[in-house]
Amino acid sequence: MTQAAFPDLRLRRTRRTGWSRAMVRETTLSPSNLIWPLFVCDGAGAEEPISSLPGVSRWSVDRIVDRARDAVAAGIPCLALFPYTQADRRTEDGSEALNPDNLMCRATAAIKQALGDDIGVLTDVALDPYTSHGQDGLIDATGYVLNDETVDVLVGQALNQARAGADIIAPSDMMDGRIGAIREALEVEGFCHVQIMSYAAKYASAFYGPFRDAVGSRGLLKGDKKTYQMDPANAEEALREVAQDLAEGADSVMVKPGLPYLDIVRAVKDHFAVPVYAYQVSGEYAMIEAAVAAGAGDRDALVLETLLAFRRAGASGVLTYHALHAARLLNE
Ligand SMILES: NCC(=O)CCC(=O)O
Ligand SMILES: [Mg+2]
Repeated sequence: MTQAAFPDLRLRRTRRTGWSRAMVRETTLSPSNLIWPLFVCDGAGAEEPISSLPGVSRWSVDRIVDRARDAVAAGIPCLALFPYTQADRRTEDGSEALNPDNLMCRATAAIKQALGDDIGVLTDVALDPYTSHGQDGLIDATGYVLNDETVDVLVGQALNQARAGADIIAPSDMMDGRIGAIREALEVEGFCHVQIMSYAAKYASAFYGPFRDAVGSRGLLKGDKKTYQMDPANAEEALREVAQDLAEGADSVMVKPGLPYLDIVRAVKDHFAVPVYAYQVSGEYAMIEAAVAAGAGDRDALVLETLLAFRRAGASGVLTYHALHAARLLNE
């Protein structure tokens, strides 16, 4: 295509007024594009602020339901739940993940009982919130995370969550073959309507620090997660990860972290044409809040611009700790 040249071509013409900018806008952002991650803790009437995530708290099960009501009122379609497991319930094998009465199951059931299909509940499948060593799976004597043995436990964890009423199972562990194993078990156990959103391209990132505070695994984790999470240097490998999870029965896939990996979001969208989600992770949230605290930027503008960028890159939606704030801004 040939286009006109200056002065016939003046690209500023359509930018001159608000109504005109609205007419040529290519990307939209609405509350329905947001998924709100929430942290659950023990107790009643409890709110525990997380210092490395200013503005984010853990909530006890009774108060999580109020947060879910806030989300519904703001037009957010889905919550993502993560538990803060007390140290005395953490074990080498993470067996609390299989307890039908654990925090995740109680929170899921409470939200579903109160709000039914007014909101979706997405549950995290991985063992890091339950293990005494903070790794996402079972480890051998050298500390190496075992794949197939871990997958067996993840299947039990996913079924445990489905029985509690989870709408979307979201495996974040990066074991090979877990999507197929979970999908098969869900079918066999009568959960054919339960979706799987796979953390398909999850990178071994330095941006997860505050999340580990939030679920209580920061001090426990020795070493890193580089033997199962992806190398930040790799993009082609992300496409292989996504292809595998789609072939095994994932309904949607996720790229994580978010902003530094928008090239991966775009590549996945272009190659597979499936719903792609991005996780604007805890370190990204903390960076925005630190910028605001330092007087280096305006929170509302930073939040909306970053979320719009995910949509421009091809994301169907974004998991973000700013979800409620952003949804309220978008509703104004
Ligand atoms: N499985 C969920 C996460 O690891 C979240 C990471 C973050 O928000 O930093
Ligand atoms: Mg994989």
